Amino acid sequence: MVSAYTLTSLVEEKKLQNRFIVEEDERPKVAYNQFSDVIPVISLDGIEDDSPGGRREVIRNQIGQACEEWGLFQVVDHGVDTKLVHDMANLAREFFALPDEEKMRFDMSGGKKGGFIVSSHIQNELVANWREMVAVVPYPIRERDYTRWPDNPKEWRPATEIYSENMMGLAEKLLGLISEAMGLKTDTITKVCGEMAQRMAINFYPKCPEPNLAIGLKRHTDPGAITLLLQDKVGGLQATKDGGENWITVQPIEDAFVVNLGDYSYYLSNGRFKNADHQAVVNHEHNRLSIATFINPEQEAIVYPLNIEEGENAIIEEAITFAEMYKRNMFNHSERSKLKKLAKDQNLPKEELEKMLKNSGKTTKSLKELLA
Ligand SMILES: O=C(O)CCC(=O)C(=O)O
Ligand SMILES: [Fe+2]
Repeated sequence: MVSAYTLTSLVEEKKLQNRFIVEEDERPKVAYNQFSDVIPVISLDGIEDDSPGGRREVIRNQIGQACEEWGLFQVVDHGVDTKLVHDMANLAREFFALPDEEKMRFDMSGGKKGGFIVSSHIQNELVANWREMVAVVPYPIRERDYTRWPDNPKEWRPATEIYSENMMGLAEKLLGLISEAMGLKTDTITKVCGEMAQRMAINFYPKCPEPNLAIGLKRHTDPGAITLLLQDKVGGLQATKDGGENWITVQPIEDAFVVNLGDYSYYLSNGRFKNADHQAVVNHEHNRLSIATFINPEQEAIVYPLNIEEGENAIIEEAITFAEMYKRNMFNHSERSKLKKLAKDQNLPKEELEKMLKNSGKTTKSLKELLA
């Protein structure tokens, strides 16, 4: 029987359902397994010792450069126990292999915080992502809510808790390095973040009948400070640094974490460090698992450049809170998709649409106002 709820049950179908067919310009341009090695792989071995060629060299020449060019790098020798990482991934796979009814016990649709969902937590999206996911919010600890945090397989929840704690530790190390790469003190970024928050998206992308028409997770930037992404060896994470014209597929490296800079870090660095522009594509041969751990500042943290070089202007007009930044970005994203759909329905010339898209990114004006 075909279920209406999960993707796993659609895998056997020959044709992709309409709700997953993305606009032509959003379809994959590069294969999921055509790997590129342009994203630097950085070893954290010995990074805590301040030997002359050591920490400073890595920060300036490797981390700083990667952040300026892509907002993206991979780390190895990061000190996180590989057994823990493997257990975490295997337990996640076991969860996604459960029957629909069992996964749906944790259903988070309807705007709930945390749980299982197909596509994304964003409501009223125009096209669905070819993805199942479980979202959990491990930090702040006092806000932990276990209502829809899966307890099947039963070892998964405790494993996630330990994994999450390890991610917090690694994030702190990395934020120290990134802070220094910005020319600041080691603890400046963690200090301005306030009480650190963490959200985890455990993403499962089943084999897709027509992967060239679909997207696993559409193009976006992550909102927070950094994301630590664990991916299996299948491949599918792609990045662009020219607004989606050209894409590269990140080479999967066993036991490495992909480190993504988010919007918050982009603003803190006054745009010197990029917020990685990325997406996930799917394929017909393999299921794929990725675990994204988002490290976010507290809701009230201030979004504003930490230092502005002489002769430069701040890339953000006024200091706002992280909560406000998130709200504005979400608003812009959804307005932009609506605008694109409208342009298509009304056969608007491409140049006209581009002009409108450009403007829509700069304001929080609604679609109606823009069109008026
Ligand atoms: O699955 C991936 O490779 C990317 C996941 C991602 O970007 C996210 O969850 O924000
Ligand atoms: Fe992401």
